[in-house]
Amino acid sequence: TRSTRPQRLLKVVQKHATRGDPQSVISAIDHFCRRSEWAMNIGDEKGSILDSVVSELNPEKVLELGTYCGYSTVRIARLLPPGARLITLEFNADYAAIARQVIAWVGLEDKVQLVESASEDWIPRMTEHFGIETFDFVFLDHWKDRYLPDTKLMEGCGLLRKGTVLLADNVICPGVPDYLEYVRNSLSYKSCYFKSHLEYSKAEDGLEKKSVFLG
Ligand SMILES: Cc1cc(C(=O)N2CCN(C)CC2)sc1-c1cc(O)c2nc[nH]c(=O)c2c1
Ligand SMILES: [Mg+2]
Repeated sequence: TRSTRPQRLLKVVQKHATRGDPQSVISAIDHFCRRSEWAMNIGDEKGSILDSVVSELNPEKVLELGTYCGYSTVRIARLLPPGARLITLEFNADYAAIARQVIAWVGLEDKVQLVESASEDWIPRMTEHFGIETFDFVFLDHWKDRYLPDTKLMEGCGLLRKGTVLLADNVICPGVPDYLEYVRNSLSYKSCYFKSHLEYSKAEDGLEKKSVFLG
């Protein structure tokens, strides 16, 4: 039967990227998605904004909601200091299987833990299972209808501290109006919008960054 898009992305990585070289994986995927087949990786333009947020923050404990094929997982993990940890949650078993192989290809397994689960099932288990009290950085890139409930769930589980930074992809396309309304109006968040474009496309999209105040 015909291969899936994630399988085709993995093949591109194994054919054109160098083992242990995260930048070559990023470049191989971006080249393929721009030239051959669109895929919902954050991409190079929004990815550079993600890089700058991570580099400035230098987080020790990172949570990524939505792994897909591991493109942003690799983008983030390659910038983390030694000893830092990235936990990434992926609901789709096919995506998770591909992402594990991409993460192994770049040799970032010691920094990254991928959990195949619905976000709402594992957010309440972070402390007892991973010993993580609070996260320094959360990247939301899973499903537009889960951004707001999962943010409230993280708050409720005490996983967000003063200064935790949340960065959300796709706030324009596909769009997360309820989430934007909540964080832009809530007194416990200071937020800013990074205008950009949908990956490998001319359509507008952007990232919303918020530093948690709590209050
Ligand atoms: C699947 C999809 C289709 C989009 C679109 O407008 N398209 C028109 C333009 N053509 C070119 C592409 C397709 S945007 C998008 C998308 C993009 C992300 O970054 C996502 N991130 C996380 N979770 C998602 O469900 C997610 C969906
Ligand atoms: Mg996205």
